[in-house]
Amino acid sequence: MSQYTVKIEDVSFAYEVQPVLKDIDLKMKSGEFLGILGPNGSGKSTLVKLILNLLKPQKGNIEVFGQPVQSLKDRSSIGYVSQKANSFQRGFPATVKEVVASGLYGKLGLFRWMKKKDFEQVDQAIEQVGLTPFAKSNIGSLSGGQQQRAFIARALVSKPKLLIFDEPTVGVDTKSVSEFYDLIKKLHQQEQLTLLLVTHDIYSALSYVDRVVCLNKQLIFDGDKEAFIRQDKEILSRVFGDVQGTPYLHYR
Ligand SMILES: Nc1ncnc2c1ncn2[C@@H]1O[C@H](COP(=O)(O)OP(=O)(O)OP(=O)(O)O)[C@@H](O)[C@H]1O
Repeated sequence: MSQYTVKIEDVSFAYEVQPVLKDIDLKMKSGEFLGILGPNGSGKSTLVKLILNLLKPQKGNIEVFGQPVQSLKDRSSIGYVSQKANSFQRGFPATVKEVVASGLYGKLGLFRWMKKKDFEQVDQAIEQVGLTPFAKSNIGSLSGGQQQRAFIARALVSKPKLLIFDEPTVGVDTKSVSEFYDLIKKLHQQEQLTLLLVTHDIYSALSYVDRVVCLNKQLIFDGDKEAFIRQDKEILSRVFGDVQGTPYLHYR
């Protein structure tokens, strides 16, 4: 068994002609919490899609849990929470429980196929994110932060070993941002999950992550958070261009 949960070697990817990712090497050890930072269009979501095997690189190899990602049999070992996990319209016809259960079957409305063990897993995932009192509530009636928790439960229900978040704090109020990170910290400790978090807002994440990777089509920085903090201004100016006046330094 590989010591790496994710191993990306010499990966390049282009949707059309221009490369979106170039010569990426990135390894994540089991249990690590990695934050990936980069500006709009820097290839962060593309990298996540490559790890999820939703896209195929033109060059290089990707392994997840020691297997080539394209031959990974048990996709349920990767949990994914997308950017839009907190924007359900009021009246969307599904309860929290149904949304979470869809993490087991990939579809809504399959309650009738569920076994006792599946119902228990759904209840447990809802409990883990603190939404038990809202299990039967309509997802659209919840706040953005609560909806996000429901989607974290949906990602957790299949008991993944790797959990990936793509911009989880976009459009979420400040209180919910800190609640989100507290929840993630708890899950990281309790479930020994390997966590990959894509974010614009590295300073909200810094006290939680172990390691920071900065991306702008190529890897600009990869190091532990202490190394990032020691040279953050230089790194950010390399990643974002001139950072004076950007929001990224205001969190300090
Ligand atoms: N399906 C697609 N077809 C063509 N180009 C795409 C496609 N998806 C993304 N791109 C382009 O690839 C580049 C990288 O996009 P990607 O979404 O990976 O960046 P990102 O760092 O996640 O950005 P953001 O922070 O805005 O989500 C961008 O220039 C984007 O316009």
